[in-house]
Amino acid sequence: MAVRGWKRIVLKVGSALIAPTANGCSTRYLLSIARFIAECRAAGTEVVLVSSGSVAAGRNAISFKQLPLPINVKQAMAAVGQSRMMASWSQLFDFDCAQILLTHDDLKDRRRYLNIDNTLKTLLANGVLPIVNENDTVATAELKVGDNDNLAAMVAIVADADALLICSDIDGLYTANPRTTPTATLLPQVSSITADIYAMAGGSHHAIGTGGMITKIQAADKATAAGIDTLIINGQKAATFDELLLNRPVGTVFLRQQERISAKKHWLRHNLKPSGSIILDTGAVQAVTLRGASLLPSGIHGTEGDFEKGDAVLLTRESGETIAQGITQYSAMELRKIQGAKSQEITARLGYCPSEVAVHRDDLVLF
Ligand SMILES: Nc1ncnc2c1ncn2[C@@H]1O[C@H](COP(=O)(O)OP(=O)(O)O)[C@@H](O)[C@H]1O
Ligand SMILES: N[C@@H](CCC(=O)OP(=O)(O)O)C(=O)O
Repeated sequence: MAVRGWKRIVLKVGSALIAPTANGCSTRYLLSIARFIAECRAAGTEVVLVSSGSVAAGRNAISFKQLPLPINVKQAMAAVGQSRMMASWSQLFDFDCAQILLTHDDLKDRRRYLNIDNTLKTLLANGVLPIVNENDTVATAELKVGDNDNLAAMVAIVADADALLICSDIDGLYTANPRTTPTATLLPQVSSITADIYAMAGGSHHAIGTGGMITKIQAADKATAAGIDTLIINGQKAATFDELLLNRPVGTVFLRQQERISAKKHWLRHNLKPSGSIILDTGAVQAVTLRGASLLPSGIHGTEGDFEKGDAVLLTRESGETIAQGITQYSAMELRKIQGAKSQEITARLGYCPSEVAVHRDDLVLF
C-alpha cells in the first residue's frame, strides 16, 4: 500500500545533506534517504527528487576562497558539482535516474511547463527517478527561481504530487530559529500560513544553504494552496524516514488548504514574475474581485513599470494593495493612452483595438 496514502511525492534534499562539508559529495545522509525512496517506490508511491548541492559539491574543484562567491564562480562550481551530485545519487539505486535542469523561465512559459509535465510523467511511468535541480550554470539572477524550496513547490504542482517533503538539517519549523533562540519549540502542525508563521522564520546558519526557513515557508505556502500537504523534516536522521514509513507524526506538517484552484490559475499565481502594475479605480476593483469580471481599460487609473503585451502584471488598488495578478493584453505605454477609455474609444485613441479587455478574467488570479 502507498506510503501514507500518497500516490506521488516530491522529495527535496538540501545542500547540507548532499555535501555537508562543501568538499565534494558525501553519502553520509543520502543512504537513508535513498532507502526511503526505494521503499516508497516499492510500496507504489512515485517519487520525484529535487536535489540541491551542485554548488557545494563542486566547490573544492574551483580555487576561489573569497566570500560571497561571484556568480561566475558559483556557475563553474555548479557545472562540476551537478555531475558529481547525479553520480552520488545514481550509485545508490538499482534503477535509472534522469537529470532535469530547470530555470524560472521554463516554468513560466506555458508550452515549456507542459513539456516538463509530460516528461516527468513519462519518466515516472517508466520507473525512472527524475532528479531536478535549478540550471545554475546558465541561469542569471533574473532567470532563476533562486532556491530549491520554491523550485520543489513548483515541481510538486506541475507533477500533481500529493505531498512535498522538504528534507533539511533541522527537525522542522520552530517558533524561532533554534540556533539563535534555544528556548524555541517545534511546531508539529501548521494549518494556516499566516504572517505570524512567516515571522518565525530566520535565514540559514551556514554558507551552503540558500534561504533558511523563509524559502521553506514560501514553498509550503505555494504547495498547500495547490492542495499539496507539505512536510519539513530532518533528513540527517535515519529515524525520520522510519517514522514516515510507519505513518507516525514527524517534523512539521503544513496542511493543504481545502480549496483547489485550476492548474492554469496556479501557474498564473506562482510561476510568473510581474513586470509592473496596473492601478484600478474603485469600480474596477469591485468588478474584478466581486463579480469575477475582466479588467477593462475604462477601470484603469494608472500603471507602474514598463511592461509589454503578454507580460505578468499585478493589479492593485489606488492605495497600492495588490488584489490580483494576470497577463496584460496591452503594454504599459498603450495602457497609458487608453486608461479610462470606453471600449468604443480604444481605436480612436490607439489607432487599433486588438482587445476590449486589458486583462481577461481567465488570465487573472485573485490574491
Ligand atoms: N524558525 C526556524 N525553525 C527552524 N530552523 C530555522 C528557523 N529559522 C531559521 N532556521 C534555519 O534554517 C536552517 C535550514 O535552512 P537551510 O540552511 O537553507 O537548509 P537547506 O540546505 O536544507 O535548505 C536551519 O538549520 C536553521 O538554522
Ligand atoms: N541549485 C543550488 C541549490 C540552491 C538551494 O536552494 O540550496 P538549498 O538551500 O541547500 O536547498 C545548487 O544545486 O547548489
